[in-house]
Amino acid sequence: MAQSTVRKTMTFGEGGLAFVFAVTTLLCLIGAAKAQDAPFAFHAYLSAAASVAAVFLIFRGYFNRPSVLPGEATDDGRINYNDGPIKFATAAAVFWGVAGFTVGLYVALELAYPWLNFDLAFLNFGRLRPLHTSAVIFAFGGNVLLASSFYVVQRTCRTRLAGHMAPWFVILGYNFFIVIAGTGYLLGVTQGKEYAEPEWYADLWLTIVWVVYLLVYLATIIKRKEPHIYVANWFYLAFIVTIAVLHLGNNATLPVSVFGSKSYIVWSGVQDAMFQWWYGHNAVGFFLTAGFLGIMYYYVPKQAERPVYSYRLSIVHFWALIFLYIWAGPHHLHYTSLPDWAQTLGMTFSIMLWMPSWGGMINGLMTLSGAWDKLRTDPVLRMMVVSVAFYGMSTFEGPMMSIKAVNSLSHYTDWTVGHVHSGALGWVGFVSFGAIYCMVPWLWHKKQLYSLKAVNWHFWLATIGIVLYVSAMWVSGILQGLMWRAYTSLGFLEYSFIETVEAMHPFYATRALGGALFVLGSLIMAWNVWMTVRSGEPAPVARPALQPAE
Ligand code: HEM
Ligand code: HEM
Ligand SMILES: [Cu+2]
Repeated sequence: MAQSTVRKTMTFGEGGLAFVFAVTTLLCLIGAAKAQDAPFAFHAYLSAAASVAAVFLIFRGYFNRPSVLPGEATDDGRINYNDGPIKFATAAAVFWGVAGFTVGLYVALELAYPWLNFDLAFLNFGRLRPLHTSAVIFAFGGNVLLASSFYVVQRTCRTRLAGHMAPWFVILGYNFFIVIAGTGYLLGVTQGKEYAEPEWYADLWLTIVWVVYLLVYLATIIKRKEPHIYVANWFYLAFIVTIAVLHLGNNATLPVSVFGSKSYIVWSGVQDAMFQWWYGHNAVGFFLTAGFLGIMYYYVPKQAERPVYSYRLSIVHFWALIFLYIWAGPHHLHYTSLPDWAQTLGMTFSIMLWMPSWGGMINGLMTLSGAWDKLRTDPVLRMMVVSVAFYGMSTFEGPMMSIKAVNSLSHYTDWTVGHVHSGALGWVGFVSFGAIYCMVPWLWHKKQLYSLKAVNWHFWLATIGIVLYVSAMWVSGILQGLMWRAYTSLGFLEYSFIETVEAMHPFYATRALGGALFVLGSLIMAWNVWMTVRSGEPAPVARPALQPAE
């Protein structure tokens, strides 16, 4: 039957998902009624409210959309990229970034001035610290990765993101996970595993979201119009797949009650420790490294308008990196009850890891060959290049710290914290800022950022902040390590523990100052992004395509 106009009907996905969320609302209300503890009840109510909101959003989306779902091409024949979810994740990244850095500053101040916990449970260092680490890694870093991966996969595959509602489900579902995790920490809900603190119900929800993320990503790659799968997608895929495996392995818990927040891990003793650091180390390798290398491989060549320095190197260091990272976890467990051979294995693989890491750094830096002059004029590019330099530095420091003799000094000290933040602030932070500064004008169709001068300010404030932070921790860490192992001539420990804590004070104050500069820089970024979206000059329609690899 030929029809000139298509009747508007709900898709199976829209109807089905609305139904699922309606049922979820009911289940959450039952959960709230039968809750064994107050935080569980709170999270159940929150989930019920979110489910109602989801049903509402699905219906609103249905009523507002045209009867035909958005297709592969726009009316004027260009690719109809799906940028809505990306815009949301980009804005969320800026928001969570500022929030997470501010909490970091607060915990830094608490270490220098302990009275700042005001004797309030939710302001306690023990609760705010995981709030900080999760906010910066998973909320800030995670949203940058979601936004950039969805941006990059569409552009490099020359096709629209797969799925009608699935990309929105991934972005909103992920951010809801963050809210559950963060509020849980403040209320004292934690399974006590570093970087995997959220309890079993948050973990289950994240699993569903993550599987959908993988499916959207794969389906987009499968329907690509470009024969070649650009290297950035390989890194993003390694990130998505490995995080899924890590998450399942390290969160194999049994809840005490399905109506309570507490659970216990099925692993025990040193096996649990090994699982934890297999997870923890590879969270660094695949969340904080592989995903952000995906960013580097798209945004650096794009902003420098140069092809990747060596495409062959990118493939070689990709496979070497993912193969070596997986084995290096035991360097977090030196001199523990973990068998000695496993510790040595972890150390050996960590040292080998230096090479593929520097392969990535060389490829990132050398992509600028022939365009070095742009560093003078383009502060966004400068930010990304400095991030790659920090990546090189922390991946030299890491292998060095994994050597058992070095680790016997550095372990448990602030040296580790310094290493973490040269990677986290310098590499993850700066490459993320670079990606955000690139993407905001592209997504909102603006000619350029509102203020390059502000980017310059952000760059310098944050750089000075990092230098203060990291150098304070180096001095403090080595001092701490040496004080702990100093003996008197009679064989007694030279210093009591409290004396070592007192010695840290000036360095903790310096670190907090560095952190404050970093926060200030991120506020400037938030303002600049806001002004760009609100008032920037619109861009001309066409943009130059990415140059093919050599
Ligand atoms: C204003 C910026 C920041 C400040 C002031 C700050 C401060 C801190 C402080 C005080 C700690 C606790 C250290 C301890 O327990 O002794 C910490 C831990 C940590 N932070 Fe940050 N941070 C900042 C930004 C970031 C960013 C951007 C990331 C990641 C992308 C990050 C990742 C971490 C991690 C992974 C830890 C745990 C370190 C460990 O266990 O060794 N931080 N931070
Ligand atoms: C070749 C690369 C790397 C190697 C071999 C390496 C090695 C190490 C070693 C040996 C430790 C100290 C373990 C301990 O004594 O407890 C450590 C801690 C850490 N590193 Fe790295 N690192 C590398 C790169 C990075 C990068 C690029 C980042 C961040 C983006 C990073 C983030 C961390 C974190 C968060 C910790 C602290 C874990 C904790 O105790 O909470 N690492 N790393
Ligand atoms: Cu590690």
